[in-house]
Amino acid sequence: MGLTSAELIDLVLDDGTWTSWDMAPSYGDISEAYAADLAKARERAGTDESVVTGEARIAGRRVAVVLSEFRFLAGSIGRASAERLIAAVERATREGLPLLAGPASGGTRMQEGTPAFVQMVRIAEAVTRHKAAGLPYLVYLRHPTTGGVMASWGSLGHVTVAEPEALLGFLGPKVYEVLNGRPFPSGVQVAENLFAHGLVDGVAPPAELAGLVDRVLTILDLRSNAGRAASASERVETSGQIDTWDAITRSRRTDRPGVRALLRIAASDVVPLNGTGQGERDPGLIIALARFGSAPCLVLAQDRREQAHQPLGPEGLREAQRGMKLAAGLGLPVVTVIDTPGAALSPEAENGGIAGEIARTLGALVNVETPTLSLMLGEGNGGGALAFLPADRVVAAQHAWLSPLPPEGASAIVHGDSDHAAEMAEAQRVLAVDLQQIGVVDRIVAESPDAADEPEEFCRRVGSILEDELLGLLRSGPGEPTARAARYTG
Ligand SMILES: CC(C)(COP(=O)(O)OP(=O)(O)OC[C@H]1O[C@@H](n2cnc3c(N)ncnc32)[C@H](O)[C@@H]1OP(=O)(O)O)[C@@H](O)C(=O)NCCC(=O)NCCSC(=O)CC(=O)O
Repeated sequence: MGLTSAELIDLVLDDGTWTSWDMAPSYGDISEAYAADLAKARERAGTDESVVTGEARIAGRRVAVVLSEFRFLAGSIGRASAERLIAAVERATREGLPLLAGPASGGTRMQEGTPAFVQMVRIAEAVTRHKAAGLPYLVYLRHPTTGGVMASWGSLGHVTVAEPEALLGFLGPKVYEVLNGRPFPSGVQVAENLFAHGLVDGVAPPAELAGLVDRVLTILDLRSNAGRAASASERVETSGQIDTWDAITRSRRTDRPGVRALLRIAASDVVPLNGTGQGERDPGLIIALARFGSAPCLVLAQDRREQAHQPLGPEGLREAQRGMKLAAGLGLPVVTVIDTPGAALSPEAENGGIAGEIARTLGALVNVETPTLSLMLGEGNGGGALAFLPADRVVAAQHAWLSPLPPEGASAIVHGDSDHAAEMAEAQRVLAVDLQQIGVVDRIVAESPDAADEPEEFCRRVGSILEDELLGLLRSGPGEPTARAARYTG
């Protein structure tokens, strides 16, 4: 069994800051047997119900907290604990507090049955309303979390992290075995498997929670930084005339810095997220909360390194759509990073709806109600690249480019061979500087002479421009979808 609610409070929250919000539970007319169960549970758990709520500080910051106490009837939710939970969520919303949840539960309380079961509706509604107010809801799934708790407040987090090796699932394995006459397959309802399926953002022991919550909330606090002066960005002029094929060749260098290098070198902090939250993840897509200096954002980036093994698939595009919803919900600017040899061309990708996901991602990005910035970092082939482009501000590396398909493919269409790729690319005006001339790109980041030859300096230059642009975007707020689209006129 994992930590008790009291142990978790001691471990995670600032010393001496815990204040309970709990009122004595009331049960109305209940059976003697249930009353005896409750008395035994109180004695065993040392709490008066299966849910403990209150407020505290984490790294000095005021937060609301709702926790299960598994030792109290397996953390099961009856009407009194549901009432307590809902009251705490509503108070957190009213007081504008970030809400941290730490469930561990066997789900609906069997002693109460359906009247308790239907409380899931009110719980889900209260949590959804908290989130709709733009207030963070961060979930730590503790061992074990099952049933109607997993299917309500356990699965609604903006960010969700799980306890290592925790049993996490819908129907409890004991129940499954009795109902089906065979055990549930092992290795499925376990934290690490949920991570592998993009259902949780991370797996971390309780000792790391305070630091993690502080980092997430620090990024979110910076949303109000719009008034700050932007940092001075380094001025390096782009070097003269740029040859199209030379730029394309440079953009394909295997040692060219991609988003990983950018985040490592230029970001002040990065909190990686994971997956769609709906059973998929794509290693070619990096989704993370980050800050560049004093500018916060949610990064949705095509990772050139992973795409070398596995092209960006429909999963990655769905992950990007989750990221945009998350960013809009939290009022965080989105930074997309375009760096792709092209989206997956395979039977699996077709069956997964790759073309439809490109359309939906494109539509989501142009419509998302939060400031957006796209960064063309290297190659930009086809619809998979375009889906990450339409933003309030578009920044491009000097040798970045965007093309309807690989220049070799364009040559194949027109000439029946790939020999005319260079000439096709030039004629198709794929370069960042060409796109700047027609108003598709706003700002070029110089490479001197090539990002791969000066990765540290280049990444710092990009980072400082991102900070500058993001602070500007926080001041101006999100653009209108029509304005975002209008720059492609003509
Ligand atoms: C959560 C568990 C994996 C934990 O397993 P463990 O081996 O650690 O513990 P355990 O099974 O001995 O449980 C500890 C004690 O809590 C009791 N207990 C467990 N779940 C309970 C529940 N939901 N209501 C009331 N009591 C419950 C057990 O009977 C046991 O009592 P004692 O100590 O007296 O022996 C398991 O208890 C389990 O599978 N529970 C059922 C999960 C589930 O399928 N819930 C769906 C409910 S319907 C629902 O929630 C709605 C929905 O699904 O949408």
